[in-house]
Amino acid sequence: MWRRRLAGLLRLRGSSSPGSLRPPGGTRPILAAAARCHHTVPESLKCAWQLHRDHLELRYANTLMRLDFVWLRDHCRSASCYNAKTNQRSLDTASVDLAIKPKAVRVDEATLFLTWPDGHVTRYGLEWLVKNSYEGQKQQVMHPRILWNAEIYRQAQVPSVDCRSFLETDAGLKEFLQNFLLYGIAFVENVAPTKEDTEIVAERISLIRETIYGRMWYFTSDFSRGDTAYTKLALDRHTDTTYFQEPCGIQVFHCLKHEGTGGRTLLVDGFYAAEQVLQHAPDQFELLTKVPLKHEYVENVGDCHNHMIGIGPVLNVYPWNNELYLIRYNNYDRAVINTVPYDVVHRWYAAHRTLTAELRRPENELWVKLKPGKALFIDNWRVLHGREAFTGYRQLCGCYLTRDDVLNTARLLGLRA
Ligand SMILES: C[N+](C)(C)CCCC[C@H](N)C(=O)O
Ligand SMILES: O=C(O)CCC(=O)C(=O)O
Ligand SMILES: [Fe+2]
Repeated sequence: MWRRRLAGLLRLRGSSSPGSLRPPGGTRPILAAAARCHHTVPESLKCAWQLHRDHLELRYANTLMRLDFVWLRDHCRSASCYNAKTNQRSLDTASVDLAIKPKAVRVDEATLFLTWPDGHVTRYGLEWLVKNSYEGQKQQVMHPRILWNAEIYRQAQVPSVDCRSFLETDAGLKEFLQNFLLYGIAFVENVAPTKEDTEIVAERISLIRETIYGRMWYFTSDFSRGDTAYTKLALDRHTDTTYFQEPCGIQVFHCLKHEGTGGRTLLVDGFYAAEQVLQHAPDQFELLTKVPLKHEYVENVGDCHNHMIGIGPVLNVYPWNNELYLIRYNNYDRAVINTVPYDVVHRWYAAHRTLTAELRRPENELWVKLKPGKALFIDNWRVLHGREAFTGYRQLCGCYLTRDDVLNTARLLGLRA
């Protein structure tokens, strides 16, 4: 296979234009190491390259990369093109000739050297290219996660983090964030049951996202707002603020008081359910990623007048690796569907039904009773929440957090987020 590849490369190279495009050393550089029988470089760390009419083909560390010439010029890390102090590009990309082509190419064990027509030299570490090329990215997940049903989550015995260690130590914070990133939910224990203490806990990992519900919200079943959340009724699984163009990233819940029965919280890993759809009905999964929908919040109660509209598909994936990053699922707040024709609508309803069936499997439901002192953080882009109907007086406080800032905190602690 490798040999055939080599033959192919040589043939291609033979037909590429002469002279300056040929790297110094004549016919040698295609597969410097492999051409010899004995070598010390492991097979996977040999580098082979070929200059094509419109791109550079490079094989290194089991990755075959196709690199566009403008891309190669644009990402130059030389001092005149890139400011390493600010990690910002200084090169004006618009000044690069779209037909640019390197006039010389050379590779040593660890580095690719490109000389451009104006004499400028660009160097790339081969490892850097593997990590940063499209082909390298494609092999990686952006966000490592453990998808769960109730059994998997219980078996994992994910510990709650104690409030003091969470607030006062990096280790406590890191442990909490690691759990949160992997499972999409995490608990902090022994929080004083007040709104103020909940706010301090929330601010440890992010910025509070102020919304139409306020900064820190605090609610009982008084219907002070025009939404079912402010009643004693059961709420089926859903994600919140689907009617924002960017739904809130994280939801914090802290139950400050409950004198009565019921009111347990339901948690369902939306990505686990979506993954089942992908496995068993890939066409339906795809439809759920493609059909744009509106969600809407219309409120006219007391002094509260709001009209929010958010647009996007139920399942949102990165197009280059099909990895899920956001589920919008709220059957209460889903608006009139007027973004697709009737036949697509019908197939969409079928796909939505398949997803709903997965989300409703009893084995996927994690039920918890929130108690004063135990703050729950939910990844609102992944994990759905719901609530059992309740009786008596119940007070819940919490807030939404900006997602970017949670991930920022996690990355600063060395986590992959
Ligand atoms: C009470 N709290 C502010 C947390 C939520 C209110 C939002 C409820 C809305 N139906 C939604 O799902 O977005
Ligand atoms: O009352 C609850 O436990 C949660 C209600 C809810 O879904 C929400 O506030 O977003
Ligand atoms: Fe909710």
